[in-house]
Amino acid sequence: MTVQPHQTLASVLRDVRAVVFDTDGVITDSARVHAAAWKTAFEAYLAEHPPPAPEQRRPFDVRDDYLRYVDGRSRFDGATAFLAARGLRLPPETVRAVAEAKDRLFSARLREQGMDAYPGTVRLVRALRRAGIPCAAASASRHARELLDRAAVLGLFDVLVDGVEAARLGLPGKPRPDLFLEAARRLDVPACRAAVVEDAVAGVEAGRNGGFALVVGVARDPAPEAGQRLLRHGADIVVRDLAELLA
Ligand SMILES: O=P(O)(O)OC[C@H]1O[C@@H](O)[C@H](O)[C@@H](O)[C@@H]1O
Repeated sequence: MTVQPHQTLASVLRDVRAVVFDTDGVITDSARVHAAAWKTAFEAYLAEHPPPAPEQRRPFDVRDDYLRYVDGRSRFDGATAFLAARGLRLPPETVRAVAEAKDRLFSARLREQGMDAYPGTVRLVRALRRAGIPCAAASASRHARELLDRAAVLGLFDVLVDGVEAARLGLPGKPRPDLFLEAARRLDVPACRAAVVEDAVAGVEAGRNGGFALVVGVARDPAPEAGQRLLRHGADIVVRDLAELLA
């Protein structure tokens, strides 16, 4: 029997006409690079301007603090959310300076280390394309195009809506759904016929808020709580790796 290309997709994707993928942590292995750069930048700020309570000076947790406050949000929004969580309501110039310090670190690490795409994601995107289902990459990051390019997967996506585009169009960040809705619009598929794939809490919330047909959460962290959190915030299903969506 000849296996038809569309048979390689799991049944959960059967009725979907387009898929919008978040970039950091879903397509490219860049979430940990962001998290490490944020850690250095936040901890440098906390060391230079120590707040009074020990709880406020706690080191940045690259898992918990990153997922809760920074992941999926724009550079400025993520910095604001983490600092506010430590009780620090700072002038925008100060938040921006911390965010810029993080960006310098991130850019340097990207140049030094390069970037890889997750093989499971690449397999799924190729299977979707063979089945005639267009794919978009969406990201709050202004570096998304460079990340996809360095990982040699930019050409797999029909559309990219990144942080540069979001700023140009004045799109509000996740958990608002505008970034994903713009990607679906450019693919000419309504949200109710499209899927969103996300690893961030704010991202699955954005997928849910946008009325997407399916929100797939990606929890690479094996701790059950990581997957449960995505389900609580709007994911319909959670996988550890996107190759699980191949039959
Ligand atoms: O600073 P950039 O590259 O524009 O990225 C902004 C944010 O983009 C998101 O995709 C990442 O999850 C965050 O970690 C990051 O801070």
